[in-house]
Amino acid sequence: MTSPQNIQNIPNIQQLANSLNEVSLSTSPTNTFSGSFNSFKARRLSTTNKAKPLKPFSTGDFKILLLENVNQTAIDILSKQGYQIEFHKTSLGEAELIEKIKDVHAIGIRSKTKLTEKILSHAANLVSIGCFCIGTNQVDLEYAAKKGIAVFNSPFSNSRSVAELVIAEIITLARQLGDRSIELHSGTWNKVSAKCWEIRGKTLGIVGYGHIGAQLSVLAEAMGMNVIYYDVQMIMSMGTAKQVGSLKELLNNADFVTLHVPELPETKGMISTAQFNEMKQGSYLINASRGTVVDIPALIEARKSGRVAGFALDVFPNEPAKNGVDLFNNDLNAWASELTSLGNVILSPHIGGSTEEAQSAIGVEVGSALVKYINEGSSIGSVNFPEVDLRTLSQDQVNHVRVLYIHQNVPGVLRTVNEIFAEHNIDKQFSDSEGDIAYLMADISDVYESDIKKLYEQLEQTPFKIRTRLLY
Ligand SMILES: NC(=O)c1ccc[n+]([C@@H]2O[C@H](COP(=O)([O-])OP(=O)(O)OC[C@H]3O[C@@H](n4cnc5c(N)ncnc54)[C@H](O)[C@@H]3O)[C@@H](O)[C@H]2O)c1
Ligand SMILES: O=C(O)CC[C@@H](O)C(=O)O
Repeated sequence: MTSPQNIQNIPNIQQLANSLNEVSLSTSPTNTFSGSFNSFKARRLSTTNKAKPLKPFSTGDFKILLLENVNQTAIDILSKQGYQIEFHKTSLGEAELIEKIKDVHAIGIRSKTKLTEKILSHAANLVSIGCFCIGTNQVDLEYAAKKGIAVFNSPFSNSRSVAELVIAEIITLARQLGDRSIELHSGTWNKVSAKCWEIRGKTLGIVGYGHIGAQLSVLAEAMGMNVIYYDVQMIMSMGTAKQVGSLKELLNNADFVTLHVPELPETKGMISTAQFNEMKQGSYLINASRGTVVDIPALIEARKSGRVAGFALDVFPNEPAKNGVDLFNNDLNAWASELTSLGNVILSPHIGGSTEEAQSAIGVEVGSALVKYINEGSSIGSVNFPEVDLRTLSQDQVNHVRVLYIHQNVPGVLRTVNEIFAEHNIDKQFSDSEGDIAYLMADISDVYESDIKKLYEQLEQTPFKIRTRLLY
């Protein structure tokens, strides 16, 4: 249960009703419009039949659930818009999340909240998901797109923080610093130099040369390391780093191997017994990507045999949903206690991107992307949607509606939709598709309040519609 201090600005039903007091709700909440944010607006307008200028888009009805302690910068940006915000420091269990998600229009998460098909199938009103992190593997992106839910993330705001942590881990492993620190914490003075190394002149092998890998490459070279990297894409090197043709070539030549690939079907278990056997004797492994990329029992064996002289794990296959949970005393990570019995092992609780700088930048980036999508329909930066945008609507424009129409990517849609628009003037229109879904944005004018309900219903009744929103 969330304590009251963790919740900000949750409106109750009465407050919500007060915010809608311009018109009375004469229709039943379970009429044909029920279950979507826009239908709510359409229901309000359906009570008025006289032609009069439209009101500007009002954000006060919009509910956002923010989980996992997303940064204050995001809360500030979203609150400023007048949205109703419910904030929790932790993730939520499945049952509680299903209850909450039924009611909200957007949700903000980090890496722990799994938004599966099961959970999203209850999200009747949800139009957008903000992942306040880089990874989006915790969300069923395809299912979200099919439901017309746009997902946003922050592709590089924490890259530098991860790269700096990895540099720290390379030196810590090379100098067995973690072990010396643990020993001295319990009073043991153990001054050794055997098997402790400088990193200058050693070879760093980076698997996945994207935002983090490339940052790391620059930092490592600045400290005198040779850098090689393996990536499925041909990528221009930073400095004098060299791309190698295969993972095997990288493993054969690197003194330190560091993983920076996304979690994908092809990266699950990517580093297992066969790959450890290709690594140099006495080399090191660092994983700050996703826990499933490394086969941990195989890693434990590689450490015991000395093939691997030390390793650092920032990520785990099953991570607890909140702080304070004992990682080792649960049956999700059966091998976990073995990790602590091995020497020269660094374990950290998925903190690669956890710096003040990164979290604040992520809050601004994802918070702003959500506002642009909610208020204007812009899907620029979405990871599962066609990217569509039109210039910002002026508040002076009257009798003007922006139509956001997410639909199946099949022939005949534009003809049908433009027939529906025929009574009005189409000022601007843009449409794009990605896979099975397409997104059309149109600014139409000569629209009166009495037209709104009909316009909404006609679009909703088209056979290929996924979701309709009208902004005005
Ligand atoms: N520990 C943390 O706190 C933390 C923080 C941020 C990101 N991450 C993780 O790190 C991952 C990488 O982040 P990024 O920003 O550098 O991502 P990115 O998308 O910029 O780069 C990933 C690179 O991996 C490559 N790649 C994909 N599949 C590959 C494969 N099978 N073999 C080799 N290369 C492959 C891609 O071509 C790409 O160049 C994220 O997906 C996320 O899961 C962890
Ligand atoms: O902040 C988090 O929970 C996730 C950090 C990192 O793994 C990411 O994907 O950005």
